[in-house]
Amino acid sequence: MRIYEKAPAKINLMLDVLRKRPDGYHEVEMIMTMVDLADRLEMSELPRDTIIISSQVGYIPLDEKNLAFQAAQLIKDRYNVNKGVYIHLDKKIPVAAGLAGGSSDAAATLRGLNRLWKLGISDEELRDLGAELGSDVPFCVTGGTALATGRGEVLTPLPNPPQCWVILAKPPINVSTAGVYGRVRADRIQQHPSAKRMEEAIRENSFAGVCRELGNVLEDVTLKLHPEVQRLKEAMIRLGADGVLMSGSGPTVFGLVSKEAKIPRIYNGLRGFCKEVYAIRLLT
Ligand SMILES: C[C@@](CO)(OP(=O)(O)O)[C@H](O)COP(=O)(O)OP(=O)(O)OC[C@H]1O[C@@H](n2ccc(N)nc2=O)[C@H](O)[C@@H]1O
Ligand SMILES: Nc1ncnc2c1ncn2[C@@H]1O[C@H](COP(=O)(O)OP(=O)(O)O)[C@@H](O)[C@H]1O
Repeated sequence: MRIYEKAPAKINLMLDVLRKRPDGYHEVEMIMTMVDLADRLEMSELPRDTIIISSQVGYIPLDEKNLAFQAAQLIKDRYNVNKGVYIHLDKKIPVAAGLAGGSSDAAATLRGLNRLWKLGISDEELRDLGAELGSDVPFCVTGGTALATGRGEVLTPLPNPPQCWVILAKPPINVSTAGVYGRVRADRIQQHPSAKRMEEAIRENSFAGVCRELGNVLEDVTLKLHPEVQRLKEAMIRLGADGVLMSGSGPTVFGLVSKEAKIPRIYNGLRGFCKEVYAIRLLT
């Protein structure tokens, strides 16, 4: 049997860091939503009890460092599955970009293997398994739009934001999530974005409100380390995006745009100095 799963990318509409926890993680408040840019996973049974990962790209690990491998191993161990699986990752989401590509692959693997091996695991259990793999994995298990608290694994579903265009631009630099969190001084954050006001804007279906309430305290760290991310933000604003923010720990910058007619100018303008640019829709 062969099954397929889509693993979409996420963006953070707001991200606040409240404090550092004794376990080394940070207590956060984030509102996340999915965008229509996805990896595609193909999973099929193997005659031997082993996990094999392949991908069309050469720049991700294919061994036990791959989050899809870890997800398959976890589900096999926890549910005593003595079967093998071959997982092909058709990567479309830029890697180490702040778009949760690896987390979404892990979540898609959990969903897919639950189906392939007919394990009957509930969504809640899948999210709990996901939390063992990474803070963003539980959100990626169910997707949609959600308020994420705790270290990101405590989820409250929200309605989807008003539909719009999303321009993603990923500069060619590597940002480490742990490195960015490690530089945050929660007690020194000047301006905290408001989860409450972003939630209100979403519930009112107000595109202007969503753009107004965009905010990410991790920008302070990543923009200082990589001034080109700041320049990318400025270019996107200048080219006419309605709201602009860095996603997660970066370095991807996203722009929300309501009018389709604006897209070619923004897309072409950014392509002038950034190779990886995508014009997509929210996944609503
Ligand atoms: C910043 C965010 C925003 O959505 O996404 P990305 O930029 O990675 O996409 C997430 O909080 C990233 O989640 P994820 O990438 O799953 O992180 P994890 O693997 O759990 O943790 C990686 C490292 O980041 C730090 N970390 C992560 C989450 C958190 N709430 N506090 C932390 O301090 C820890 O140092 C941890 O060792
Ligand atoms: N399935 C996967 N897809 C992409 N990257 C992966 C995967 N599994 C492990 N990784 C590793 O995870 C790291 C973070 O990748 P990714 O999840 O794309 O970033 P982010 O958390 O910033 O969105 C990369 O350094 C990559 O080598």
